[in-house]
Amino acid sequence: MGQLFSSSFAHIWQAWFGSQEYKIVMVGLENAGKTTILYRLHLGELVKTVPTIGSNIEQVKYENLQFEIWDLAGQANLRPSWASYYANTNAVIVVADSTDRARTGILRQELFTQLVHESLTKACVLIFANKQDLQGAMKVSELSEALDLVSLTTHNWHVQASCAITGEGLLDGLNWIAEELRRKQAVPT
Ligand SMILES: Nc1nc2c(ncn2[C@@H]2O[C@H](COP(=O)(O)OP(=O)(O)OP(=O)(O)O)[C@@H](O)[C@H]2O)c(=O)[nH]1
Ligand SMILES: [Mg+2]
Repeated sequence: MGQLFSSSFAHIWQAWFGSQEYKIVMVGLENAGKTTILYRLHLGELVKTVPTIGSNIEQVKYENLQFEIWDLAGQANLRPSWASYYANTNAVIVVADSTDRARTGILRQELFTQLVHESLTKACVLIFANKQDLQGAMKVSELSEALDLVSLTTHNWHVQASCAITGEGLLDGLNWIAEELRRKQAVPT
């Protein structure tokens, strides 16, 4: 009875105050804009970044959801460490530099390799087609094709155009993740 009461109370508390936290890992090749996105979302402003070594972690509140976002290092020699961050991940954000056509093959390979990790099997996948402000940036359709996303049938995914410099598209991306979490786990609105 006591346990039933406390679990009901926890549910009501969560419904009212949205205290539950969700873990997001953010990956992608170096220079894609991951750290810029993290601090745009966390601080609401543009920060000057240096290449990440290891990780940055910040809290981001979106509506009644609390996200813990892990921004991982994209350089090739640091990518093998990504898997050590995957435990209990609810959503993956993949950041693509939409001007970097030459390396979409590498990004596709990384994406498909990472998603077979057992800790990511239930995660939804948001892909930011970042740097849309730059001339010649691939649009969502071109990037989706280059990444062969039609073959990605194991996860729910969505591609969102973004510009981390202005913040455009970032909240739309978080909104998609929030909707996915609510749909899957009946998170209260
Ligand atoms: N024009 C433009 N530049 C961007 C955008 N997003 C990030 N940048 C720039 O791209 C460069 C790299 O950004 P970072 O956020 O450090 O990239 P990262 O993905 O964290 O790179 P690693 O830490 O090495 O994995 C910086 O000079 C950013 O200002 C964008 O949407 N448009
Ligand atoms: Mg970084």
